[in-house]
Amino acid sequence: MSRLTESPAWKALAAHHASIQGCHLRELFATDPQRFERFSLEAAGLFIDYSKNRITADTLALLIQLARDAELPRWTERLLGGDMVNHTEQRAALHTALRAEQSVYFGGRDVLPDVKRVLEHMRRFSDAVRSGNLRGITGKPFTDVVNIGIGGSDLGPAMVTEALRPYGSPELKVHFVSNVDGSHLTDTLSALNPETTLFIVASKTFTTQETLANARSAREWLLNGLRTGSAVSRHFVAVSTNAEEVQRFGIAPNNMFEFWDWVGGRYSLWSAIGLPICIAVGFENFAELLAGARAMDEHFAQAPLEKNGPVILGLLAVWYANFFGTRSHAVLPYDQHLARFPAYLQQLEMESLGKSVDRQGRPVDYQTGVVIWGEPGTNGQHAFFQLLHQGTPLVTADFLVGARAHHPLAAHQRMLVANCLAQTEALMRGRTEDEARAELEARGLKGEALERLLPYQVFPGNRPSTTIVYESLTPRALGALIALYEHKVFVESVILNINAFDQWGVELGKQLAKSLLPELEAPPGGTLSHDASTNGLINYIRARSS
Ligand SMILES: O=P(O)(O)OC[C@H]1O[C@H](O)[C@H](O)[C@@H](O)[C@@H]1O
Repeated sequence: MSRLTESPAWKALAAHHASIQGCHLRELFATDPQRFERFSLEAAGLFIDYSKNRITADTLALLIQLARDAELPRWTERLLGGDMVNHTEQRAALHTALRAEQSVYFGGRDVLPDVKRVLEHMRRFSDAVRSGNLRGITGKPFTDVVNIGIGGSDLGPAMVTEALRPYGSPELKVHFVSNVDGSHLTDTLSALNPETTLFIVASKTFTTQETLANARSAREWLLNGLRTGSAVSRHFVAVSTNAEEVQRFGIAPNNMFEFWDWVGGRYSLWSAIGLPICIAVGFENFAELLAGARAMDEHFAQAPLEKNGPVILGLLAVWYANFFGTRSHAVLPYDQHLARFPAYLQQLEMESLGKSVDRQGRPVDYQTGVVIWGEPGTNGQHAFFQLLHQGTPLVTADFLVGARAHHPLAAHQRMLVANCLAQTEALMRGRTEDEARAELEARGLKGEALERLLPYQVFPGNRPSTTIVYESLTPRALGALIALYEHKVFVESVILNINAFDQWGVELGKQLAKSLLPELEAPPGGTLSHDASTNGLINYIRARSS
């Protein structure tokens, strides 16, 4: 048994769970008229209603005790203070310094001047691209920007650029190419003109196979189109921590935007990795995004645990995965502009919490990260909500919705909000047999016909959800929303005693892909070094690939 599962707070939670397991959310609402006020909070301009969760005041008190036992406040100070919280890579995780206004020290050195210097570089560059002052080699202003990157060097900026589309300009389109599948690059470039296209090669390490392959092919496309070697220096910039590799690729140091080892890939959209965001929506809006995240950082650092958004969301995640046995969590933005938010959160949460060894190197005896998935509402309602309402697994869900939209179709926004709230209510209340019977009777059914249909019309309800409301999806609200989830993940990692900032699990597949590539390229007939299945597949594909 681990210290966590042996702890009095954990055991008390297990006993408490047994005592409230049979309790329905309907009853909890019926017996406590203050439930909504008690279990909702405001955090950096976001409103979080977590009253439709299977908790009581006792649950919360026990979960808070768990957080105190794990010394969450001390860990938060360590995180924000630049301590080496990523112990397996000997690194800090200082993404909060990227949006800070006050000095942050790392290794005895204030990192703020470096952060501000790069932000200034981003401001100057993005202003010049947007105004048309910076032009391609033939003198034409840029009309298209292609960000080439993958994982954290793609998902964050791609998600934010889409989320802030109303702040973009139609004259300048920003595209994202991540997949090594050549169709991603080919399809993107097919409509573009090399004279007016700017490439950003974004890679923290600048050694990622997919990104370098795409960058090389993009360079070839540019050179074929413009027929002058010097075009690369006018049409390519890089964002990386690895100046040497950037130069080796042929991008000059003055075309490189720097960031640092203490920024994790999946936490990097606030750094120069955010350059495509600056170009798409302007530096002022990027600064607003940072300000929203900073407000959430302050909330996280200062709000009491009981009223702390990231703490509450993190504790709920631990509660469900460990005591209710949930294995997946749906993120359901009722906001088309947040279509990529679930994909972004998949990396943030699943790379951070997909661990089964604790900080001391021992296997864990509890659940860590769950599967994160989701699609925008209302589309999801017509696809997978059936399982949420009547399926066998218990799936928890976050519903995200804005009070106001950017578009002028106010009636649509009301319909969207009505659907969002109706779903959370339906999940919570369900429909009892009596209610279902009454409804069928009202539809004119009776006797055997009614009885036959009845079991299918019953909804168990008691399915938990949290609703997060923002006034409208401004850069500031979005910054706060992203930082809310960043800190939620950190809270979980502290309770679960795992490192949220490494990702060794990604390595094995990468290594094997490198060793497999020459075998795929070799002529058929040579010996293969893998298991029978992999060898068989290589042979099958090799025989059909040319
Ligand atoms: O930015 P790069 O160094 O190219 O890395 C891109 C991605 O590579 C790996 O797959 C890591 O697991 C991710 O965390 C990272 O975001």
